[in-house]
Amino acid sequence: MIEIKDLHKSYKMGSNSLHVLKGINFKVEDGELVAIMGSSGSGKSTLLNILGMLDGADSGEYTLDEVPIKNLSETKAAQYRNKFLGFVFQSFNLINYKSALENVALPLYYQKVPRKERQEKAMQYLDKVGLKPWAHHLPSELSGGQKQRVAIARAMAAEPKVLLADEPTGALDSKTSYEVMDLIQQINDEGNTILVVTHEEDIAHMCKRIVHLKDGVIVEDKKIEQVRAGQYV
Ligand SMILES: Nc1ncnc2c1ncn2[C@@H]1O[C@H](COP(=O)(O)OP(=O)(O)OP(=O)(O)O)[C@@H](O)[C@H]1O
Repeated sequence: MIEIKDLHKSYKMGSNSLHVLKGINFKVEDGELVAIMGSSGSGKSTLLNILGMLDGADSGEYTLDEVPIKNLSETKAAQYRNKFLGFVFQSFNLINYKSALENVALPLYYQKVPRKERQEKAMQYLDKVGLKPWAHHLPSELSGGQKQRVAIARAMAAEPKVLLADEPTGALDSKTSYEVMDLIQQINDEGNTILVVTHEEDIAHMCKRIVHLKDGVIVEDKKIEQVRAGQYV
């Protein structure tokens, strides 16, 4: 599904350059639930933004569903991103003056799904995240956990092949964080491929694989069983 080879990324700041990703290699198969961990500044969001085609790498290869990304024109890349990738952010990124239902229906509007169908589909996805009774409420009337559920329903309504979540629990208390991760696990159990950026160990432990970034390189990449076994040796 995802393959990256020798990925490099630097940010230019005046005459200086900050080398953030220093040769990243990894593969994600269909149906995986992967945590990308690392301390602040290790390059997690930079990597996720490149995987999400929101930013480009300086060098290296990125292949998504067997298509090499760097060969795509800008228009094709945008179409490809909308078709294959769903995003969830720490700050929810909901539209404040639109109801929960309208927020979830928005990607379907961009996909030119007819109005009635998109309302029905949005309602189905809200129901799936347990928020049908809140469909006509504004984001300001929802709790943080509920907002993140709406954001997840919105991302899933477009039926992406891969869901990319950047610190999805970063703005939530522990109990709500676990509930949101339960939902992410449930979506993964249905066959969706999900990558979660987090700096929280307990959140990473709710994924099936943990990739550890440090100073722009992968220092550890283990299945959760290996991580757990390692804790007891
Ligand atoms: N657009 C940018 N321009 C310049 N420097 C940037 C830019 N984006 C990120 N950086 C720098 O690149 C480094 C890696 O940032 P990144 O956001 O990828 O790290 P992170 O691991 O996600 O950190 P955090 O957990 O704090 O979000 C940091 O030193 C950051 O200041």
